[in-house]
Amino acid sequence: MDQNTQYEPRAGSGALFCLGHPSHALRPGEVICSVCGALAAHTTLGIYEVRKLLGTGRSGHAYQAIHQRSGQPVAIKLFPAYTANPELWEAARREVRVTTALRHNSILSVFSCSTWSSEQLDGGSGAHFERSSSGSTNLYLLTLCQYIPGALRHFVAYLQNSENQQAIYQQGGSPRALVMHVLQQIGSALTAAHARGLAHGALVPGNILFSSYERVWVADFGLARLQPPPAPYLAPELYMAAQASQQGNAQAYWNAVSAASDQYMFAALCQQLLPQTLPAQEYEPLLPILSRALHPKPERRYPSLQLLIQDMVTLTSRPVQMPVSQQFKQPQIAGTRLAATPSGISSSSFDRGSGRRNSAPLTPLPAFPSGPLTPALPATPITPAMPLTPADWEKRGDKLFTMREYDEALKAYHRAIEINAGKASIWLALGDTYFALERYKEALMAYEQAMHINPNDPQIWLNRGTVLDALGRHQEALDCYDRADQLRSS
Ligand SMILES: Nc1ncnc2c1ncn2[C@@H]1O[C@H](COP(=O)(O)OP(=O)(O)OP(=O)(O)O)[C@@H](O)[C@H]1O
Repeated sequence: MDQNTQYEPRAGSGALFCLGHPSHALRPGEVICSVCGALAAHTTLGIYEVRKLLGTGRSGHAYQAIHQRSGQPVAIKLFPAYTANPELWEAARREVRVTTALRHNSILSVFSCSTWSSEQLDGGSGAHFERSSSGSTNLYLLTLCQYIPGALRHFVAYLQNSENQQAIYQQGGSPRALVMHVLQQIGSALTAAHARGLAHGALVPGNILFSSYERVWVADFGLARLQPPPAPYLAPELYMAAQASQQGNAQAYWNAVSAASDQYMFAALCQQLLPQTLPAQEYEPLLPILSRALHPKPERRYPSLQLLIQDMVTLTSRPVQMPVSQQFKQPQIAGTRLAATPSGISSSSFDRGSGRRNSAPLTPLPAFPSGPLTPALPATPITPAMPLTPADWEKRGDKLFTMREYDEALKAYHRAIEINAGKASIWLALGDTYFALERYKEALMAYEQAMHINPNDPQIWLNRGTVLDALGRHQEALDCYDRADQLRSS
């Protein structure tokens, strides 16, 4: 049984439970637990139903939720108001948009980033959620992104297993090549962001996610810098800003992070990862490279992360001669059971010492594939064998949207509209997809079409407001939010 199910209320039991660990009963009507701050099980946010707590980070909780129509899982994060100020949240939203627009293979983009208040829960229909009236004490920054099942600890556990190591060799690879492949993806994501003048700000293990052992994602661009990370990831030049942030000046840390501090955090991550996954003969030659990147003075580090990675790649491409008997002495980690399957491995140093609570049980990764590279998500065929109804096309579009296949989602929604142009929800979904693609003018047209069909849906007004904001038409956006508020209260 999934460990987490014991914390969920039984369907139809009528009792309200929070998703915190250990779970406990909530008072009637309570959406956010007043004791531990976790959401109530089965809370619905827009079209998503919250299913379980994934973990608790530096500034909030992460949950798995299900898109109610397509059944696709997504990850939802809630940052409570005390974690940042509204100006920083606005800056985070802008940065989320810029990193999403990079469309980098290893940057986990955020579908939606908005403010939300638990007082205004009434289940809207779209993907942008509700804005709360300013000054609410129950205000949260809510983000929604693709659910990625694997964590860094799963990757470590996988490589620590001797049967898996043998399988990798049999497939013509090597654990060293796999580790470097993963590090290169992380480095490439950071380099792409740095080229746009954006720093990540907290490259901690919780922000490294895996959709297969070869496919890695860096999460929380634009959000990670809202709070400083713990040691050993915090670069020395950030100490004072981190202190200021802890005393309530979150802006200080936001402003202080840089490409050089990301380089430090990346090297700190390598320093943790390499000894756990490779034998000493393979990782020790990399230590001088890492010490340069970990230099207390940023100007003494590599000029860029790209150069650091290049040096690592050059060094690791040299063959290392080892007798077979010496290969992969597994580090002994107290309490760790090395199992044949990754889901059986329960801890590594990535679970400890970071000052964070990772309370959710491990999520098993899909079986290691037999081929070389596994795509993040299977492509969904867009042309079905049987003619589809508009509802089928809409559902297909929803599924593709959740999988970030926005171009394919557009095609599906357009097919739905060709058959039935009179349904507001399809136009709304089309607008959301154009919005995700940053095609704001087309998004606006789609929302206006939806509004023409159903002028009294507050969600449509909210989403129209969001796109007007993105187009710089802020006054019109405010009018839309006001109208949405009026419709809600009427
Ligand atoms: N998109 C996601 N898909 C699946 N699991 C996720 C996703 N995002 C986060 N998680 C899981 O939820 C946990 C908590 O995430 P959260 O972002 O709140 O904190 P963190 O990344 O661990 O730490 P930090 O607050 O320092 O970023 C993560 O450790 C990770 O295991």
